[in-house]
Amino acid sequence: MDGDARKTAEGLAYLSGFGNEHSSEAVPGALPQGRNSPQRAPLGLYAEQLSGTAFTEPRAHNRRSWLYRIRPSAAHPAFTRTGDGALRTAPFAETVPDPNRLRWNPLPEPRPGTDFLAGLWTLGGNGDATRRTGMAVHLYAANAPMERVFGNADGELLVVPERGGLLLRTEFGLLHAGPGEVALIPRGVRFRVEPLDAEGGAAARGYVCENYGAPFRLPDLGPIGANGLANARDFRAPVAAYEDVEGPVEVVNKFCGHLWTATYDHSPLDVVAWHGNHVPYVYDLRRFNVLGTVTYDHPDPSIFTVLTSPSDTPGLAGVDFVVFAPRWLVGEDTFRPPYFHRNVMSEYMGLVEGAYDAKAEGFVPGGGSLHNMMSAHGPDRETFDRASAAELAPQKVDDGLAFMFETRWPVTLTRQAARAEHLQPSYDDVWRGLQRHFRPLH
Ligand SMILES: O=C(O)Cc1cc(O)ccc1O
Ligand SMILES: [Fe+2]
Repeated sequence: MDGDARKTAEGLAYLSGFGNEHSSEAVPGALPQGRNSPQRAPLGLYAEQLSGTAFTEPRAHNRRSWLYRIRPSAAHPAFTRTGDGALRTAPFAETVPDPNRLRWNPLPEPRPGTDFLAGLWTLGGNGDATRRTGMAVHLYAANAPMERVFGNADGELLVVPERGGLLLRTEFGLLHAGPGEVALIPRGVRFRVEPLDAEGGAAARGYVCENYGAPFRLPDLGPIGANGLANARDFRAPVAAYEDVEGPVEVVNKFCGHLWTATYDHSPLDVVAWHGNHVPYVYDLRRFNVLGTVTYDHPDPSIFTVLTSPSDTPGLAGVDFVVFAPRWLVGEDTFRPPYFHRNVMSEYMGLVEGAYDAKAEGFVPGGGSLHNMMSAHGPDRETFDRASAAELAPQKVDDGLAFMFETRWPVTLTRQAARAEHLQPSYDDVWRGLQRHFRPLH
C-alpha cells in the first residue's frame, strides 16, 4: 500500500519526491507485482501504459506510468470537434510579434457557471504544438466545478493559482493547490478541476504555462552543490483514488490546438492503482530554497529557477519557471532591485500576491507583463530613484510572490490579448522621466 504517503492540511495524502518511481493502490492487491502486464491483471483491472517521453529517451529523462483501471482508455467513442472558447495553441499567428513592453490587469470576472476549461484564456506563446516545441501562456478564472473531464495531448500544464484553491481530480488521484503553490498535470493525463474557497464567491484565478516541449525537470545545480533551489523531496504526487461511475461522462481532449469531445459511458478517472514517474504533482513555492548574493551585485534570475524544460541546445531552455520568493537582500554597494536589461529570452511575469521589487505600481496580483526578446526593461522610475538612494542595511523582501515564464522564443499574442480591455494603455510611462544624471568630470 502507500506506506510512505503523508497527509497535508487538506487531508489529502501524497507521495513525496520529484521524478520518483512512485506506486500507489487504492485497493490492496490492485498493483501487479514483478511485472507490468500479467496475463490477467489483479482484481479484473486493465493494464495500460501512458508514455510521456519516447520509449527510447535516456533513462534519466524517461517518463511513463502504468495504470490499472476499470476500463482501458481505448474504450471510448469517436471524438468530434467542439468550440475552443478562449483557448489558443501554437503556432500563434493571429498577430504580429510585438516588441513593446506590455502589461495587463487581471482578467474580468467570468460569467457564473464558468468551469476551469471554459475559463482558460490564452495570452500568447511560441513554437508549435504539433512539433512538441514551445509554450503558451494562459490565464484562468473559474467559478464552477468541472463536470467534464479534460486531457491535453499538446503538452503539460503548470498551474499557478493566484486566488482561491483548486482541487484537481486526476487519473492518479487528488491534489490540492492554492495560491503560493503550483500544480503540474503531465501531457495526456485526464483531470477535472473544482475551484475552492475563493473569498466572497469570487472566481478562482491564476496562470497556466502550457509546455509543449520536454517535460519540466529540476535544473542542474552545478557549483551550488547537491541541495538547494527546489528540493526534490518537496514535490508531492497523489495517491491512487478512483471513480467507479457508469453513465455518461463528457471527456474533452485538446489535440493539436483544438478541443474534441466524446461522451464516454463511464468515468475515465477509474484508475485503481498505478506506478511510474509520469505523474501529476504539486509544489509549495514557500519551500523554495532561495539563494542570492552575500557580497555584491544583483545575480541573474536563473538562480530562482524552480523547473526547466530544456531544449536541444545545452543551457537553453524552451521555458523556465522562475519564482521571486521572499528573501534577504544584503548586497553591499549594489543596486538591489532587478537591473536594467535587454534579454535574448522572452519574459512573461505574473504576481501571486503583494508586490514585486522592480515595480512600484501597476503590476498587480492576477495581472501580468510581457517583455519580449531584447525589449528594454527593468526597474520603473520610482523604484530606480528609491533604490539608488536607499540605505543598504540588510533588508527582508517578503511582501510578495512573483514568478516568470522565461522562454527561448518571443511570445506572440493572441488577438484577444492584443485587444484586451485589461491591457494597460501606457505601460511605457513607468520608464518616463528617468533623469539624466551624467556629469562629465571635465
Ligand atoms: O525583468 C524582470 O523583472 C525579471 C528579472 C529579474 C531579475 O532579478 C533579473 C533579470 C530579470 O529579467
Ligand atoms: Fe527581465
